Amino acid sequence: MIEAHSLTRTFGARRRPTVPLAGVSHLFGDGTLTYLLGLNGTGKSTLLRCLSGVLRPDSGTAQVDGRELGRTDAPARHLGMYLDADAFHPGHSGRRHLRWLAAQTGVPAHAVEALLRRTGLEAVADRPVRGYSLGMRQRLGIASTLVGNPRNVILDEPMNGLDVAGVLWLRGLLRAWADEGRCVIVASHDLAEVEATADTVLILEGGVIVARGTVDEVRGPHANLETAFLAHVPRAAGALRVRGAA
Ligand SMILES: Nc1ncnc2c1ncn2[C@@H]1O[C@H](COP(=O)(O)OP(=O)(O)OP(=O)(O)O)[C@@H](O)[C@H]1O
Repeated sequence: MIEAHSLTRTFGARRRPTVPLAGVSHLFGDGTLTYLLGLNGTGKSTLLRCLSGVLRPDSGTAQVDGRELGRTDAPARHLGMYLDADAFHPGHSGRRHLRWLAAQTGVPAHAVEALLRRTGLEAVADRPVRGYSLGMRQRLGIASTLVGNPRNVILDEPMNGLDVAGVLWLRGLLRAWADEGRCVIVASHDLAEVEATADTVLILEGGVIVARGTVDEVRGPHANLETAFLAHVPRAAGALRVRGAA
């Protein structure tokens, strides 16, 4: 369970700040696959980073399993996160990266072999990450979240770059995590994927959550999640008109 309470975060100059989070509160429940939607630059990554303890909010709190992550004795058992496809040492192999994480977490090195198998990275495990495709890096990032067998998982656009087999695999993995009782939070732009698989959907716009609920609740009277999104985020519909696409 992850709880955001009145999170605010501002970037930039005081006179003209960017305000991605202007008081965001939400309880991300156990056993729930929650997708976070919003236009580019809306604040999805900022929210995920605040929830993960990577970024300090200006005000408000984020608690994982009822406590600030930094105050838990074994953070990796509470939270697995994958926020950046470029967050690997380019000269390290996938196996070395995962073994390093395992050592940090007190997980035996042999567990890494199972993770490499589970994420389809065995064949490239000893190659430097600098030679990995985006999809391979995504798989390595997803493997990284699993090292501590955490109760909560946060992923920022993990489907980008995955091939068809990878998308199907990750879809099954996310579902399995939630069904096992984990709290799973994923930022995405893939509305069709979200519509087909989410338990809960949040739409972030203007620093706040403008829609939340099950797919049915967020879709409301609209034909699909795409038209619902355009209704919840008028700025998106306006941008379409400006570009002559609608
Ligand atoms: N470290 C930073 N310094 C300054 N501005 C930042 C920083 N991180 C994020 N921002 C700004 O905060 C806003 C929200 O960015 P964020 O990355 O959270 O958006 P996002 O919804 O994840 O976008 P995308 O869909 O493009 O990934 C943007 O205007 C971005 O430029």
